Amino acid sequence: MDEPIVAIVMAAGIGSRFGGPIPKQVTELAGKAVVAVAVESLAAGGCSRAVVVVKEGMENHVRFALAAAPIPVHFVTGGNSRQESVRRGLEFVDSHPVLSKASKVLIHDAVRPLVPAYVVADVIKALDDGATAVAPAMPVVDTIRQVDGDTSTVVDRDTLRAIQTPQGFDRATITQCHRRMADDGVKVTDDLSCCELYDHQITLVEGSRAAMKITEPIDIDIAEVFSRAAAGAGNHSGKRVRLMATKVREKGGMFIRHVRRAIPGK
Ligand SMILES: Nc1ccn([C@@H]2O[C@H](COP(=O)(O)OP(=O)(O)OP(=O)(O)O)[C@@H](O)[C@H]2O)c(=O)n1
Ligand SMILES: C[C@](O)(CO)[C@H](O)COP(=O)(O)O
Repeated sequence: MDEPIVAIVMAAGIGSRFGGPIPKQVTELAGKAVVAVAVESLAAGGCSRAVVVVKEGMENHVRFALAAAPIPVHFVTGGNSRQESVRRGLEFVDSHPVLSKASKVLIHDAVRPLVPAYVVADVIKALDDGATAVAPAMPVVDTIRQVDGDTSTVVDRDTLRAIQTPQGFDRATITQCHRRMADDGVKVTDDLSCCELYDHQITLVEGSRAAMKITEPIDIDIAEVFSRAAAGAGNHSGKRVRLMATKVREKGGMFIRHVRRAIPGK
């Protein structure tokens, strides 16, 4: 039997920046719970098992939301930080008779539900090609300044990337690094940094704006727009949505040129 490709789906947060009565990971998006959309996206990109790390007391809610998941789902109770939740997910995989056969593991924020399948597949392919630690990355489109008290300095944004998930790893490596971080009392905000901390090489692949993180209330409305755009393109890896956007831009450019030609003196 082929080894499983395991996705650890981080869904144990409290969503303090999102607020509201319903935790953002089970808020409705395109008629489903956010976490259910995330698991579907991971499955579409090649993951064959999911380990969903849930907030204590929320397992039944999340289990119900994932009743129709396209791949087998396991549940683990998370911790007080994303890092602790990830470590618990990794330890669950490491002790599981089937999941522990996986050499690769992806770690994904449940609140990045619309990550295109091609991004997930690119992370997996980078691992197949020998990478140890992989993350999707996006160019920065705003001017960025580094703040120091009352002063600030502009930073060359061409050297910056916004890092997304799913992040992919050699499973033994990331498990060992998380154990070391827990022993060393070190804190990081993502898992790529965890591997980098212990001198493992990291690899970046192209991300997608559709892989945005639902953090504040407005983000669920933005995610709905991405969801409608993807649905409009039919079944796809997500590349077609990007291609369509390019063609629309090109056509739009041609359209504007036609209009200009039609206006005398333009
Ligand atoms: N103890 C935690 C904290 C966060 N997460 C998960 O990590 C992902 C990214 O974290 P974030 O967007 O910060 O979610 P929250 O921590 O819930 O949000 P906030 O910081 O606004 O409270 C989310 O899917 C969240 O559910 C987790 O599994 N366990
Ligand atoms: C893991 C992550 O999504 C990569 O960009 C990000 O670090 C999560 O940060 P959060 O504050 O836990 O949402």
